[in-house]
Amino acid sequence: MTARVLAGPPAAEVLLQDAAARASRLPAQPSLVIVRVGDDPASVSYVRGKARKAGEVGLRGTVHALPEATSQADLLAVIDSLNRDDDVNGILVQLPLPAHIAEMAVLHAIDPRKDVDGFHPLNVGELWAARPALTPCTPAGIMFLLKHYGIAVAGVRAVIVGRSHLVGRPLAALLLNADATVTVAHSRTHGLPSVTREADLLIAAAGCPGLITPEMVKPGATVIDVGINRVPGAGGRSHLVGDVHPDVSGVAGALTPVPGGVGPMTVAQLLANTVRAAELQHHLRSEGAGELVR
Ligand SMILES: NC(=O)C1=CN([C@@H]2O[C@H](COP(=O)(O)OP(=O)(O)OC[C@H]3O[C@@H](n4cnc5c(N)ncnc54)[C@H](OP(=O)(O)O)[C@@H]3O)[C@@H](O)[C@H]2O)C=CC1
Ligand SMILES: Nc1nc(=O)c2c([nH]1)NC[C@@H]1CN(c3ccc(C(=O)N[C@@H](CCC(=O)O)C(=O)O)cc3)C=[N+]21
Repeated sequence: MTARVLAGPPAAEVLLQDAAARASRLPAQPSLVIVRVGDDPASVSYVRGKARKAGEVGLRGTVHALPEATSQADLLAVIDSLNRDDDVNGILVQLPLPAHIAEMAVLHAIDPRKDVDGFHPLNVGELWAARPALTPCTPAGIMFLLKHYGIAVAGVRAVIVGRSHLVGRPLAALLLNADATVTVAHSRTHGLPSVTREADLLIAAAGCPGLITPEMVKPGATVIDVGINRVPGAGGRSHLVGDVHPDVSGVAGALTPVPGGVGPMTVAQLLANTVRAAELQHHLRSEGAGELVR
């Protein structure tokens, strides 16, 4: 058996077209500002990709690049001015931040109505309470991908490997809200293979190349590979691999590729979240955590 390939781009396209149509109905062009601190090459490349995609679907995407040595106070001042700027609908601070900046202090400073990453505690709390909120892009993008390919979530056993604030935790909330039976595994989990083998829906978000091997997968399961790992390849060139070993395609029923799987969904969802944030700010939509503040 060879697993069905769940390609990201066709599903992302549906999400992007919907975002573009909604953007065109707004009184002003939705605007996203991505704040980047330092020059980590992966961050530079992701941020550029996100801003370019924004332009393609009729959003204004701006990159606010700050030097590595920027102080926490200066970064907070930038966020404060973006919070106050009515022309800015969405704010994303690219992670990771340099070690001298407290990530939580920064994420808490973003106006929850502009928090297109869904990392502010207000949005996190609303998500876990199963109320409308701005929702982290990778998990929300995965839910859209599953829906697009007609993969059932209600009632199934879902196992997530990884418990980060970026991916594992919010995905657990979304799957639970969609009536899956959810297990979250991590680096301290005893007997990981016996846990993952229970999964009808297995999500690998650990950042470990090839972690998920065929004997860890229930035959016919859907496997979502979130991992983006740059590894050295032949001829001194590096390439991207996921957390799922390629041989898993012989056991799984369906599998997302890397690249071209979850990554494009993340970018599309970011733009959809920006349009949603703009709708909230223009009072065209009443539901969403942002309505609870101020
Ligand atoms: N495709 C996309 O759009 C995106 C891809 N990514 C990629 O997804 C991966 C995960 O990202 P992120 O969540 O930010 O990573 P983090 O490093 O923040 O979290 C990794 C999680 O995986 C767990 N883990 C690590 N090693 C193992 C192991 N051997 N067995 C079981 N669990 C393990 C960790 O456990 P513990 O908590 O115990 O340390 C932790 O909970 C990365 O490769 C990242 O590049 C991230 C965001 C978006
Ligand atoms: N505040 C914040 N929000 C994030 O959502 C966030 C972040 N910080 N920091 C880093 C991670 C990582 N991330 C990715 C997004 C898109 C691709 C993506 O488009 N990947 C392409 C390949 C890109 C390439 O070739 O390099 C693909 O998988 O096909 C990957 C990774 C978002 N993250």
